[in-house]
Amino acid sequence: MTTETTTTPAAAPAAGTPLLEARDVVMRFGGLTAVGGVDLTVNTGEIIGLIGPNGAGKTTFFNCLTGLYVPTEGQVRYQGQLLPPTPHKVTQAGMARTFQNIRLFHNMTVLENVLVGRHTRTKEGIVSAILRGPGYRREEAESRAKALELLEFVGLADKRDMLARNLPYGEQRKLEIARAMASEPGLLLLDEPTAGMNPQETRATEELVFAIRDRGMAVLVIEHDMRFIFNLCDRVAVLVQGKKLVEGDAQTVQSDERVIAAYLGTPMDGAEAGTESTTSTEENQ
Ligand SMILES: Nc1ncnc2c1ncn2[C@@H]1O[C@H](COP(=O)(O)OP(=O)(O)OP(=O)(O)O)[C@@H](O)[C@H]1O
Repeated sequence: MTTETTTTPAAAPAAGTPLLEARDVVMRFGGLTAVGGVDLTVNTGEIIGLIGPNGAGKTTFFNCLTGLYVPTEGQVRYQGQLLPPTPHKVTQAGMARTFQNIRLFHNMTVLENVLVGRHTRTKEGIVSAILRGPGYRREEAESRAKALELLEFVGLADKRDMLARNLPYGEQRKLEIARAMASEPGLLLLDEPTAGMNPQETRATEELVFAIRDRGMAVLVIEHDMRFIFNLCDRVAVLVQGKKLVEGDAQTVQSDERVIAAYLGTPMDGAEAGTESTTSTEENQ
């Protein structure tokens, strides 16, 4: 029995067509303009970076894209449709995200965490679940197979029965990515995926993001690790004080005088730029 409706993901659009279109997005908190009229397009097959100093408005912009905040002004479209107003509906529409501060269910197993990520893709309702009808059991088996495949993909299959809280930090970040991928998004938004990782884990995450793109998902990523961003991204947008300062390929952004002055310092003079902490615990994440 089906007791709730789910949004069927739209057929995958052709490569290079607009997936996410944010136009003139403004987010004000009282007198503070955290995001001041930002445009951004992400096309299918792209990996796009969003960088900028602490407090530039990156996470707030992400929150506007993913239904956590309703922008004060502006429009966000996904595959041409206006963004639904809640995170759950945004996920159903085809965008999934991870958080700067890891948000796992710490007392659930690794596998259960990924299964939770499947809920926007399952149709069987609560009555079917209680009765454990054939539709429910079939869907449960499919979800389990999908979750296991994703754990294999991110390299956590052998830890499927561990409690999430017992995973090392870097693996918790991978698990968050697997959980977000479980909703089969067309666009994955990653908020500081390498925060707290050692250089080896960071390089592995770079490979993981390329592999995610190869599976047909576009990626929008916030990160302070410039080496990671410039190795990975097709285009990079730089936010400073809520405004987009520059957008372009790695070469363009790295050599832009304004970006160097506002954020980078000497180009590529270290792994991280313009940040005091990559593991900030601000309330809005
Ligand atoms: N819920 C909120 N209420 C009031 N002010 C907020 C809220 N969320 C964010 N801000 C403010 O908006 C500005 C942008 O913050 P935001 O966290 O989006 O920046 P960021 O670029 O993601 O920074 P970081 O790199 O440190 O994560 C900051 O001045 C912040 O204090």
